Amino acid sequence: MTDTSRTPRGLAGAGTENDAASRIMVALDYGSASEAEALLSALKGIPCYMKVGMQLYFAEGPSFVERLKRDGYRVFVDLKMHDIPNTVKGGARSLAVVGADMINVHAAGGKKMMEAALEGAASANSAGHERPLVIAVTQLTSTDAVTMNEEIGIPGSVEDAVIRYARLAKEAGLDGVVSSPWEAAKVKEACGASFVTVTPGIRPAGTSVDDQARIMTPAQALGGGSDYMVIGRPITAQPDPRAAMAQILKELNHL
Ligand SMILES: O=c1ccn([C@@H]2O[C@H](COP(=O)(O)O)[C@@H](O)[C@H]2O)c(=O)[nH]1
Repeated sequence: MTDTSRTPRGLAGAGTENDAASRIMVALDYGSASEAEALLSALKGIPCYMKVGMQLYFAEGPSFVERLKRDGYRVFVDLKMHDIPNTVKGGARSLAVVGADMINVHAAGGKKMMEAALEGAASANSAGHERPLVIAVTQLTSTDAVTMNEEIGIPGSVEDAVIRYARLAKEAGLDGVVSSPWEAAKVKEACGASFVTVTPGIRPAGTSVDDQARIMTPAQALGGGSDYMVIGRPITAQPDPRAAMAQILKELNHL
């Protein structure tokens, strides 16, 4: 049975500027709290999700997540856990008690590992938090078909591999997946409308592709089934991050 309490929080469509902002997860890929603080000041008042990845978490630890929560942000702690089930369960528990709203694992770790992550995440309740959404990375958005087939050794199309992992994540009871925006609609088709789709690989027209391989513009992604768009450098590496965010919101509000 679908657990409707785990559907994306605050997803009301992109009718207002705040609705659109709530669909954006800003990737705080910085090496120190002070650099991240500068970005937070620039984006002050915009109700987006904040994403803390390996670089910032390894440098600053749980205290930066707690600091974001104190300011009222929803926080995705993107550590992409991939280990034996018992270790992932412990990792998920540690992130859940800090108050993360979303955490993730690699689907390649298998069903038992994903189930263990969910068990660990349930510890949030003992610390007075809601259980974080637990989602699985399918195929990294930096991976193209050649890399997947020839280096990683997975045959077939990237889309098929993503859908196979999405189905496995759903079977394990997870709340959704990370994929590129190209696969988001197919994930919804395969796993249901309430299965959360989080899509990095977002590039506004004319911005640098960097190391991403499977990209779409914010408007294409939102129109194509993405619940949440992860955006880093197209905002954080710009000379005026607030102006870059405003331009993205303007584009989304014309959908
Ligand atoms: O498949 C994935 C999974 C995670 N990411 C993360 O998203 C951001 C993207 O940053 P950009 O600067 O917009 O490229 C980054 O934190 C990645 O670790 C991803 O890109 N792809």
